[in-house]
Amino acid sequence: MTTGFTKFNIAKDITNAIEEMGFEQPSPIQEKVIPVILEKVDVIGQAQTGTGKTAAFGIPLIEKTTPKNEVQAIVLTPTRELAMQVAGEIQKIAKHKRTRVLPIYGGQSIEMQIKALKRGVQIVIGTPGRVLDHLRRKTLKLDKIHTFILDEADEMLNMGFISDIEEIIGQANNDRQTLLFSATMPHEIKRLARNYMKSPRIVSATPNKVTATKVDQVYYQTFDKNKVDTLCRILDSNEIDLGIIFSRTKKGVAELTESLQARGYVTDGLHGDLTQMQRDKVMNKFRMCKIDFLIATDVAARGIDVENVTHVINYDIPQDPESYVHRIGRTGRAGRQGIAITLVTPAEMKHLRSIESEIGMPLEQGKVPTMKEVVIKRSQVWKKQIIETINKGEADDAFTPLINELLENHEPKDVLHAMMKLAFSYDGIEEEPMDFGDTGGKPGMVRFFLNVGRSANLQPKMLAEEIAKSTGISAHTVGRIDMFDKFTFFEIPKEPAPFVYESLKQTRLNGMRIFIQPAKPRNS
Ligand SMILES: Nc1ncnc2c1ncn2[C@@H]1O[C@H](COP(=O)(O)OP(=O)(O)OP(=O)(O)O)[C@@H](O)[C@H]1O
Ligand SMILES: [Mg+2]
Repeated sequence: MTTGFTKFNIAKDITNAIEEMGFEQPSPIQEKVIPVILEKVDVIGQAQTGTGKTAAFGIPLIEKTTPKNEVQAIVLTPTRELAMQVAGEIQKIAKHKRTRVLPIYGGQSIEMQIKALKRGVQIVIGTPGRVLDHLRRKTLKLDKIHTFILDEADEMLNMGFISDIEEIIGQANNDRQTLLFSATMPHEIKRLARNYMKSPRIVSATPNKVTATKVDQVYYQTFDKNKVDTLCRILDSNEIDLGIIFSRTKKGVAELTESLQARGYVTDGLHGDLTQMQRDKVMNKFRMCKIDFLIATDVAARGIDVENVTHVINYDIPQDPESYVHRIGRTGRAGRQGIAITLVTPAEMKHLRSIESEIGMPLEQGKVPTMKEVVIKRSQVWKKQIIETINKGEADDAFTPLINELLENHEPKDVLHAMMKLAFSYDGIEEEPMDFGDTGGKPGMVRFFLNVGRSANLQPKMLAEEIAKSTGISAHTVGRIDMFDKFTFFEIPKEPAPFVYESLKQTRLNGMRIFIQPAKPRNS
């Protein structure tokens, strides 16, 4: 059997293994970079998330590795979970060559690792801290390696591992090949490349877009105080197989995990304050689909590859565009489709716009579903579950007296109605969107008063653009503007009005702190 990989002229043991992994054709980055790596030159490889960069360096790595019993290559990764995963993928490629691959990372018994290293391994995959620890103890030597690989190099720099990495590279022999891979390559990487690589070739398979091609990207406007509720509505109204929810801080992850668990979601949290055993347990549960959602800090943003992640949700907007690109890249991998959702508060709209401009495309705005919409969506799932339960015939005697009593005194339909209301905690009353009362606007519009006007060097068109910029709505959404010397009235449609109000309260216009309030009806 020939696969699309035989053309690389690599050992049959390897092409067989690749075939067993289910790869038929090389991905674009593999196509481009494998021949170059096989030429033994230094390479900076860049391609979108989920496009097979691991095998792109893993395949030539295994091809170059000999049966000699010494450490021949090292791969550094920013997180422990990624070290484990990359080791797993490389092990699969090496299956028929019997290359010994060992992940070494913090939080795991160092004695065990020392024993394994003594027994002899050919490829080490590790996190910088623990690798350095072994080098200092002289339980690991890198003076005979043919390849040095940095996966997610830019992230390791972000995490402040630069001096660790330099110390590790410093202990490697000079006549090695150095490879550097990531979906994002910010400028700082260049310094590292200049100092530690020999005229690296840049091989990029990134089309015009930085973000993964098959990920639909949507954002929802919300307020801080409504965030959990907004999230739950989104979770309930989307068909999510497996999702990752990102929060900014460890504390945020812990709190959100608790509040989602309390609401009945099957979920668990992953962050750096957990013990390694806890981290492994959570990751395993997630990989085996025993939880529906993984709630995580950016520790899960890079490289993690879990099949069937259909949704990534930024509960907290990521701090920078790179983090955004990598987080949402946990879905839409290996040619699959994915959805990325970002929650944005008024104060964060500007930040969202800057992410959009960095990734070179706007995000689509989603409408937070109403409770009624959520109930209608969920009721289909409920119907199925109820019928399944009826069919199983697992009636429990404990309920019988209550059921009899209720049915004797009430209509069955009323009883069911009441139970459904309770089950969904839905009483049919939607919380009203913020109501500004009569503000004297056109029907469907809210009129606002603003304490600046022409004397602040403003013009109506400019104001509309400023409003659009700081709130994220389109400038056309701004309705009638009546501008006077010292103040202005303008109208916004009812729906985005609360959001616009919350946003503008916190901005400045032409350097002036603004004061905004819903207007009074004209004739009062
Ligand atoms: N040629 C191929 N054919 C089919 N599947 C592949 C191929 N190459 C890699 N894969 C699979 O695609 C998935 C993503 O690969 P990988 O994790 O290497 O992506 P990546 O480019 O490193 O992404 P990230 O930037 O997020 O780290 C993995 O499950 C991998 O096994
Ligand atoms: Mg990767």
